[in-house]
Amino acid sequence: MSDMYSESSECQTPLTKYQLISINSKGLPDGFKWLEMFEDVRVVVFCIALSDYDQEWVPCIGPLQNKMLASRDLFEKVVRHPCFVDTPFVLLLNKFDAFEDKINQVPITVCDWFCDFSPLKPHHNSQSLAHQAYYYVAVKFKELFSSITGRKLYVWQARARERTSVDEAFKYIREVLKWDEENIENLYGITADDSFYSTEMSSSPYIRQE
Ligand SMILES: Nc1nc2c(ncn2[C@@H]2O[C@H](COP(=O)(O)OP(=O)(O)OP(=O)(O)O)[C@@H](O)[C@H]2O)c(=O)[nH]1
Repeated sequence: MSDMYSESSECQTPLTKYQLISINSKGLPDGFKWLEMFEDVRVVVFCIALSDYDQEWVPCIGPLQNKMLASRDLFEKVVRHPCFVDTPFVLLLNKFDAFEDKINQVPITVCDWFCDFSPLKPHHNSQSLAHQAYYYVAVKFKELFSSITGRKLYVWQARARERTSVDEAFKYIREVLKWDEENIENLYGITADDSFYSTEMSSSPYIRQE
């Protein structure tokens, strides 16, 4: 499936065109050959629902699979595709509102990949549990991306049911495109997103130290 996103007129960049591709497990029969059609894209925006960490789905072949793990595996395949060797990636971690509602009922450690999440106690940290978990998940994806590409993954949080959240996400994507064009390294290292955590797993405050 594909669709177009149109931005409000005051912030529109005339030459920016976004193509939405919705993928499910049945849509990948040819080993991702169709991704070659997108080799000239300037940025890959990969969207994952944060609230999927306790959800399961039935793949074409094989047993039930955790949705977050399925999204991670798909993300990894796209990242490894030769067409995107030099393409910047933005990971949109969506459904933050549903994540906030769920996380106090269902710990994110139910997802195997997140088994070492260790939130700080409220008197040690002013961040909510959902925010700590969001930064933890962002680090997991950043580490994965960096281990494959040696490059930086840009991560943004979204609540796609809110128009302003979608507009902010696209504003961020335009910034990434601008930084990429200007080839300015480490500029994002001083902004709020990164200020809460390091991309080094060993120094992340939300990972249980053995
Ligand atoms: N609470 C919440 N719901 C959302 C958000 N973004 C999308 N949804 C809802 O999630 C449902 C599925 O959205 P789709 O855009 O169809 O996503 P999909 O990948 O095809 O489907 P899912 O795998 O079920 O998420 C719709 O009911 C959306 O309204 C969000 O940020 N928060």
